[in-house]
Amino acid sequence: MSFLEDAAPASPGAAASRMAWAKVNLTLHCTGQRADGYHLLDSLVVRAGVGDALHVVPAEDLSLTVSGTRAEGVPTDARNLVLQAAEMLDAGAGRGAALHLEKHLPAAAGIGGGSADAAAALDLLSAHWGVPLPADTARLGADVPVCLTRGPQRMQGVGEVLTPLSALPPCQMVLVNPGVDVPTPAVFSALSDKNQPPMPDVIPTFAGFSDLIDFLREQRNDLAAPAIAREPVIASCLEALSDAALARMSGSGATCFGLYANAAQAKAAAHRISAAALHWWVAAGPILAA
Ligand SMILES: C[C@@](CO)(OP(=O)(O)O)[C@H](O)COP(=O)(O)OP(=O)(O)OC[C@H]1O[C@@H](n2ccc(N)nc2=O)[C@H](O)[C@@H]1O
Ligand SMILES: Nc1ncnc2c1ncn2[C@@H]1O[C@H](COP(=O)(O)OP(=O)(O)O)[C@@H](O)[C@H]1O
Repeated sequence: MSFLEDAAPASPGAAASRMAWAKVNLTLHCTGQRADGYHLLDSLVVRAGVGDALHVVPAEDLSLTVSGTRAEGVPTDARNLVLQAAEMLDAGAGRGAALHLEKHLPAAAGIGGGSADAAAALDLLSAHWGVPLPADTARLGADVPVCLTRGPQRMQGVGEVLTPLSALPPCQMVLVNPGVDVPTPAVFSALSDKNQPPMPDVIPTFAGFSDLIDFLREQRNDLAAPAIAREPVIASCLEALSDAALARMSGSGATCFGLYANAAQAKAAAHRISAAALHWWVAAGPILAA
C-alpha cells in the first residue's frame, strides 16, 4: 500500500481541506523530567506521506463527522482534538464550521494521529475564519507544535522547542502497527532512567541515505524498552522489519518504522509483512521532504 494512495483526496463539496500527516520520531531521547511530571525530550521528527484528511464547509454551527478506514472508536464529541483545536481558535466567539475527518492513521499509536488532526484543524480553520494561530498550541498536546511544521525538525523541551533541520536525503519508510494501543503516560512512567544523553549538539547535514542511517544507528528511542515490556508484540514488528537499513519504534509506540533506500524494497517489505500479519496496519512511502 502506498502512502499517497492511502491518503484520501479532498472531497468534492469541501470548501477547503488539509492533510494531517503522520509524525514519526526517528529518534526519541528522554533527557530529564520537569517538576510537573512532563519529560524533556530530544527527538528528530519527520512526517510520513500517510495521513488523515480534514475538510471544512461553511456552516452556522460547529460540527464534526468522522469516516475512513480507522474511524472506529474515534470520538466525534468534544474529546476529539479537532473540536478542541476549533474551540481554542474560536475563543468563545461562536463561529461555525462543518468539519469532516477522514481517519486513516491508527490512534494512540506513537505517530501523532490526534495531534496531526489538531494541527490540521488549527491551520484549516485559521484560514477559513481569518483568525491567527494561538501561541500556546502545545496546550492541545505536546506533539501539536511539531505537527504544525513541515520538513524535519529537532524537537526539544517537552515538545515546544523546535529547530528546523536541513532536508534529509531521499528515504523510503515502512510503518507497521500491530493493533495494540499503548498509552503514552504509562510508557513514560515505566521508563526507569529519565536522564539519558541527548543527541549531539549539531545534527549533521546528511550527504546520502547511508550517512543518515549511520547517524540514526548511534541514536535511540528511550521509550522502546518500556513499551516492549508492556506489549512484546512490538518486538515482533521490529523483527518483521529486519530487512530494513534501520528499524525502530516511533514515539511511545506501538508503531515501528523501517527505513529503506528505495521504493521497490519498501513496497516489497510492506507486502511481505501485510501478507504474514493480516491484522497489522502496514503502509509504505517516502519521508516527506517539506
Ligand atoms: C511521546 C511523544 C513523542 O513525540 O509522542 P506519541 O507517542 O504521543 O506519539 C509525545 O511527546 C507525546 O505527545 P502528546 O501525545 O501530544 O502528549 P500529551 O497529550 O501532551 O501528553 C500525554 C501524556 O504523555 C506524557 N508526556 C507527554 C509529553 C512529554 N514531553 N512528557 C510526558 O511525560 C504525560 O504523561 C502526558 O500526560
Ligand atoms: N482526531 C483524533 N484522532 C485520533 N485520536 C483522537 C483524536 N482526538 C482525540 N483522540 C484521542 O487521543 C488519544 C491519543 O491519540 P494519538 O494522538 O493518535 O496518539 P499518540 O499520543 O500515541 O500519538 C486517543 O486515545 C484518542 O481517544
